[in-house]
Amino acid sequence: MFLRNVMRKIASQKSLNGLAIKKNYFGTTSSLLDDFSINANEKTGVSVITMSKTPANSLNLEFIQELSMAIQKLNMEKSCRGIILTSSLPSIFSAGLDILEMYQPEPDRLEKFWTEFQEIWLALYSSPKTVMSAINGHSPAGGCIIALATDYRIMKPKFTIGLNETMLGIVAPFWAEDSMKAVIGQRRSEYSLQLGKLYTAEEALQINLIDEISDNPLQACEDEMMNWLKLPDHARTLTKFQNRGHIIEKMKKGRKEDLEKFVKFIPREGIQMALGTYLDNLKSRKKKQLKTCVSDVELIVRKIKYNLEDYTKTTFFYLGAQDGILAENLINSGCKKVIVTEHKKSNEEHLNEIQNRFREKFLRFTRFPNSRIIEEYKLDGLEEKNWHTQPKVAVILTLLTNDRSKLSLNSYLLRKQFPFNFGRTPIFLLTDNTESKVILMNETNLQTEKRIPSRALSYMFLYDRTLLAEIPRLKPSQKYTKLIKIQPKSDLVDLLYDEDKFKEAEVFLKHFFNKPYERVIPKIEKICPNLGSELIDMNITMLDRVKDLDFRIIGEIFRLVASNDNYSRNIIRVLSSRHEF
Ligand SMILES: CCCCCCCCCCCC/C=C/CC(=O)SCCNC(=O)CCNC(=O)[C@H](O)C(C)(C)COP(=O)(O)OP(=O)(O)OC[C@H]1O[C@@H](n2cnc3c(N)ncnc32)[C@H](O)[C@@H]1OP(=O)(O)O
Repeated sequence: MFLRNVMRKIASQKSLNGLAIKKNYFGTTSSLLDDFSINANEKTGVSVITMSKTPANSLNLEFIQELSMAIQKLNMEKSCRGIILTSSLPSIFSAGLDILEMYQPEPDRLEKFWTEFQEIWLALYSSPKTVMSAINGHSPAGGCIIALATDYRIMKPKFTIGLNETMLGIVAPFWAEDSMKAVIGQRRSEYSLQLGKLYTAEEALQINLIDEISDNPLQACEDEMMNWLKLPDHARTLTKFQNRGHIIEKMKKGRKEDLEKFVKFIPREGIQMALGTYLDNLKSRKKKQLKTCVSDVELIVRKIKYNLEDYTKTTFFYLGAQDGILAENLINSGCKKVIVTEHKKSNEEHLNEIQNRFREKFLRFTRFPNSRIIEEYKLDGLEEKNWHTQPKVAVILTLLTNDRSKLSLNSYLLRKQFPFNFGRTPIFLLTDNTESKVILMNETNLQTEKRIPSRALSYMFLYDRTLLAEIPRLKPSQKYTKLIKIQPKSDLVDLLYDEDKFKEAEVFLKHFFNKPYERVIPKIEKICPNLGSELIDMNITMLDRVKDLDFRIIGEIFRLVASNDNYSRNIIRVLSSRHEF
């Protein structure tokens, strides 16, 4: 029965041929997301898929979807006889599933994610083509699952491979287990899976988890592929299905139940804790100097960090659940990358519609399902259709968490992660978390911790005023004014609202202008406790009230606080050019 289906599939592929793949099939094409490229060789009939999703080729929903679509197309392309999977990253083939997809997941997305992963596995494991993996770097978990779904594996020495899921407190799916058993045998699989073993290439070769070791796995795969392609395709394909048929059938029968288990299992508290700890360890392995906590903030930062690399493109990060009009406007105005956070089901449809409509214009359309929106922070003004006047780059970060205990907003980390100094970038940091513990750090690693009152972080609007002048609708809205007036809890707000205090500060600032930073902050704090650290943390926090203030004073504050800080110096420079102080 299965073989009959296969034969039918092969026959139907002939008629689909040409429809499935664009005419320009040969040559190099890039994925929509630029996360992989395909090089199709007309002479050999071999297509090389090179994954290049920094930093680790971790498989998130969009990456899997794109990759899967490409493989399915190649599967149907008659002129393609072989596929080689490899990576352009120097030391990672694939780090497996993107753990962030499973950590604090959004149910709908989690379901889609796993469905797509099942799909790509099927596309690979039941591919009629000869499929090989040139494993030129680490290949744990999902990376290994992908490699196991191919017909031949050649790996670079020293790197590691294996199904290490149990190390993360999760369980490899039954179909991955089956594919491992088929390659290395029942006993070895059971042992490897239970212990979450990662093998070096040398060890992996000994247990047949890989077929060869080579310093140049891609070249070696290309050479080996020629041997495979000497045989008639139909005989080889049918033999492959005779061997794999039962595993594929079992997977197809069990995939619904597998999906149900996955979506039920992953959100469990214990699993989430294990994943959180694993992520923590991944980070601390890098021995980063910064004291960081895993939080939504950090995860968002990590997720978007890599999208900031290309400053030449208009970038807009829109994190928040609005109705998408903003995204639409941005795209119309030439925006090249859009990142959307979404959690509201009601908006899903609209966003999908936008995504489809502007598909080619999107380089990235990523959703961060863990964010929450707080209605009152809706940036009403941004819906204006006057985006032709808008800046090249705009960043809006909505840093929200629903886990108060965990949130730690490390401004130093944020500053390190974001190239704040690229030109005229308004950066809004909005958050609504109550009683957050904020870790403040300055450049000299001086660290203070303090509890900030509810909504105080909403004051952390950091923007370049010159830009605001150009975008009327970006000017601080009434809403902000209202918020700030209602809750002027921060010392800085107090200062800015209290003329007397402000005058006093002015005298101080003038007096201490150009004095060493360490000497100045304590003095400022005498006038206004915590002001120093607030300023440091916010890298100069401006409130909407700023428009009413004397820029000279603000400038002085900048200068004082920024004695060692490039970004602030930058702001000062911009401010100085606009306002004489
Ligand atoms: C009781 C009922 C049971 C019912 C069962 C239900 C069924 C449930 C099924 C569940 C199945 C789930 C299957 C999961 C398969 C997976 O793939 S899980 C993912 C596992 N992946 C890993 O463990 C790999 C983790 N990464 C690493 O070990 C290393 O990164 C590396 C060895 C791959 C490379 O090391 P190195 O070169 O030193 O790079 P790093 O600095 O570590 O990484 C760079 C960068 O990438 C981030 N990163 C790495 N891996 C991932 C990942 N998988 N996801 C997301 N992000 C990743 C890493 O944190 C670094 O980021 P920063 O630079 O620090 O920002």
